[in-house]
Amino acid sequence: MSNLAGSEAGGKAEKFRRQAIEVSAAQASILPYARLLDCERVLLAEAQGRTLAENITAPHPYPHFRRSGMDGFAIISTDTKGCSSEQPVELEVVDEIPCGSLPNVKLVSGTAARIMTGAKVPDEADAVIMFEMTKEIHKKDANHQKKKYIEIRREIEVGKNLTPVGLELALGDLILEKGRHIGTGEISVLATFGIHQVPVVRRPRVAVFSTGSELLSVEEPLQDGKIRNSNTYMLANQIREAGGEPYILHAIEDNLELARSKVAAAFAQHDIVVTTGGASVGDFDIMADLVTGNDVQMLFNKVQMRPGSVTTAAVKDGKLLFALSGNPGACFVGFELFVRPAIQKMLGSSQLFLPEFSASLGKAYSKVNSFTRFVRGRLDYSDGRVMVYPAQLDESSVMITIKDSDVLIVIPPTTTGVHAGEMVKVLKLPRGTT
Ligand SMILES: Nc1nc2c(c(=O)[nH]1)N[C@H]1C(S)=C(S)[C@@H](COP(=O)(O)OP(=O)(O)OC[C@H]3O[C@@H](n4cnc5c(N)ncnc54)[C@H](O)[C@@H]3O)O[C@H]1N2
Ligand code: MOO
Ligand SMILES: [Mg+2]
Repeated sequence: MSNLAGSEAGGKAEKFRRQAIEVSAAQASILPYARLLDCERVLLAEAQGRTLAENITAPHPYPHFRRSGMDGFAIISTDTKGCSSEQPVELEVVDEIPCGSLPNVKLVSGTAARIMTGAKVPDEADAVIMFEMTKEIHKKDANHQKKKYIEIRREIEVGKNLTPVGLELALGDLILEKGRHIGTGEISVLATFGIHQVPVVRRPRVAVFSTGSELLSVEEPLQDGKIRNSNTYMLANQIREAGGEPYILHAIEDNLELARSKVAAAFAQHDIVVTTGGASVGDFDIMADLVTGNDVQMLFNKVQMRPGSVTTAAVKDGKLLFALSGNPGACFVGFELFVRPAIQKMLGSSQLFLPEFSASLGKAYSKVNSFTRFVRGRLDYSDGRVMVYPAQLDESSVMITIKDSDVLIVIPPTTTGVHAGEMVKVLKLPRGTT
């Protein structure tokens, strides 16, 4: 059997004639095929990390009753007008309102209700005075009945320690827009409004497999000339971080027909297929041929970037196929720049791309290149400003520094490199978010 079993007649020459397109053009070419998925309902406790499928409006004002902000006494503020240490005022305590209970007694001038933080304030009261600012007095009235009073020695203004209805939200206010990622604050809002079945977008099912005759499964002992398949697991994690549901398929050897049938089978059950390896121009790099088959429309097979210049994308049966580089660094970057936005778009997310900001370069970066570089970097916040340090090893083939990277530093094509202290654009990596 020929050593070149992976390539097809005429396919190899094609492989060398690649047109490198800009990153933004490559990203734009993908998005039309990333269509919004349908809505499903999940329990609130399982909504973390999902994307909202519907706008959520406030079904009631929040808070929906006037509540006390302190443990103290609900009073009618005019009763304290003109009072001072020399001229204290005494109010009779006529009610006791724990949290969760309603007032029992109608307050009139000269009376007060003992009230706890978070309890409903009687309608007649317009202020709460905290315990510490009062003195409790027990004495008998004219009928020799034991009575409780409080002594107040300063004026209390209207509204003191009282949270009005709707302070945070009015009835019908838009609270959470569809497309929003559900995190801690969103969960709190949903719980507050009793939304226990949360409308979320179905997660895209993303099949992932590696190609490469050198690959061992992670359980296998090492063999000379072979390596363990780390990319599949790295990608599965990236898929999860991006909001997709990864389906790990067995790696295959470098064989075009095998890869074709594997991709076809994967599309029968999944929304996206991601492969890694065989994306370049080597004798056994089969993906270039795979994406030029009859039933596949290639979107691009070279991008003006490093690492990941060989990143390839195609459409089959209306679904996206990403053939990422086998080199771990290029595979990682290829995912973040191209697969992530596709997943995010299918989720209806408002943030398709990695968030961007600027930071000062902590150390000169001297590599020059005609393509934009996406260099792994670590943020440093000491001295009160954000500095970013490029990883010591940032070659496409290097795996080890991925774990230490917070951002990708964007180094535009340059002939001089970038000096320390210059401001650079950085793309924030997810680092374990779900
Ligand atoms: N003559 C040329 N050679 C290369 C070019 C080129 O333009 N002309 N491009 C280089 C660039 S850039 C990259 S990036 C790599 C891309 O390689 P492939 O996508 O074809 O990937 P492989 O050849 O299959 O493997 C490359 C490298 O990665 C290791 N690998 C593969 N799969 C995995 C995996 N699942 N887990 C961990 N590591 C994996 C593999 O063993 C190789 O070491 O091509 C350059 N060459
Ligand atoms: O695709 Mo390669 O990673 O540019 O080095
Ligand atoms: Mg190769």
